[in-house]
Amino acid sequence: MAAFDDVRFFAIPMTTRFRGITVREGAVLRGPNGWGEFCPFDDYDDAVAATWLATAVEQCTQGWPEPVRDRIPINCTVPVVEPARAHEIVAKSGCGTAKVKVADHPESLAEDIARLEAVRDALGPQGAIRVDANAVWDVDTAVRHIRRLDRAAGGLEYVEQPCRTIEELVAVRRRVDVRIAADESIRRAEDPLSVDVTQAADVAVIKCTPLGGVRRAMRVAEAAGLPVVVSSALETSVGLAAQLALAGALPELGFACGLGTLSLLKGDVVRDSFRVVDGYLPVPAKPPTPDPELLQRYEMTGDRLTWWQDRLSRVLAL
Ligand SMILES: O=C(O)CCC(=O)C1=CC=C[C@@H](O)[C@@H]1C(=O)O
Ligand SMILES: [Mg+2]
Repeated sequence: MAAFDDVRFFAIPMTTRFRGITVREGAVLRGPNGWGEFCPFDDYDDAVAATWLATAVEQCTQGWPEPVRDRIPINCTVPVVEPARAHEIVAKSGCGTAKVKVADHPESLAEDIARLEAVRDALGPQGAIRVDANAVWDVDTAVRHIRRLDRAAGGLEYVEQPCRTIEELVAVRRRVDVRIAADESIRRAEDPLSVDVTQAADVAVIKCTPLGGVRRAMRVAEAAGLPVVVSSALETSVGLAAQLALAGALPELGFACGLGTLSLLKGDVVRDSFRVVDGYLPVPAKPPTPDPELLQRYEMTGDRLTWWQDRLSRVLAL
């Protein structure tokens, strides 16, 4: 890996299954500006992974734009878990906003309702609750479920990506009172800089890790023309630093951001992790440095290591 001063691959077990994975894998790369993170999910091809690498390269060679705020309000993230566990996650988080995963399987409505009732109970009447369906509903199912979930939650702040296509989001948005947020519609668009989500959504979910860096993510946010929520891609603290830099540099930030996801990992590669305190995370001035002992503890081995080394070599060669 001649392009970097150092490359270390990690495999960190997760506390809960999330996005279908139980171990978070990736690499941290050292350059002249410090460390960056390369952690595209397994199902992404090399062309998609190349944008993830661009984020790491920006971070470890160039650094980020100047921030305009020094701390970021954070939502706690509630995976698909039992109501009692959801209650515990929210109560312990210290966050005033909760993002709840729903629609995990076709018959999920009753479970989703119970999870949201528990979250509202833990959060109190003032807190904001948003849900993420990860694009699985058709329009009619979305409309029906959103109305039920809105009631169960005692009001939803927004619904993230209820359906897959922009056209479906437009149709759902016309039929419900709850705000719609676009996530996959932007990040997985052929060209995130030119996709028009203004009729499809009220909020843009922006993640710099899959979008090619903080600068490019700021351009995507501007092009979206909507209020922005910065959300994680399940990075270690090294990669989360870039997401916090993005949230710190955006001209406007009206919503809590989904960057409290270290709670989903059983460990980290740095000692001083980005753990949420009183509902906030700080905006870092520079990337954190991995701890040698933690890099060793979570070091990737065997076939997975070969797979990741090959992947990084291929993506670097693109
Ligand atoms: O926004 C959050 O609170 C947590 C981040 C989060 O939900 C996600 C992280 C990584 C992969 C995605 O499937 C998922 C999302 O859809 O937003
Ligand atoms: Mg999402």
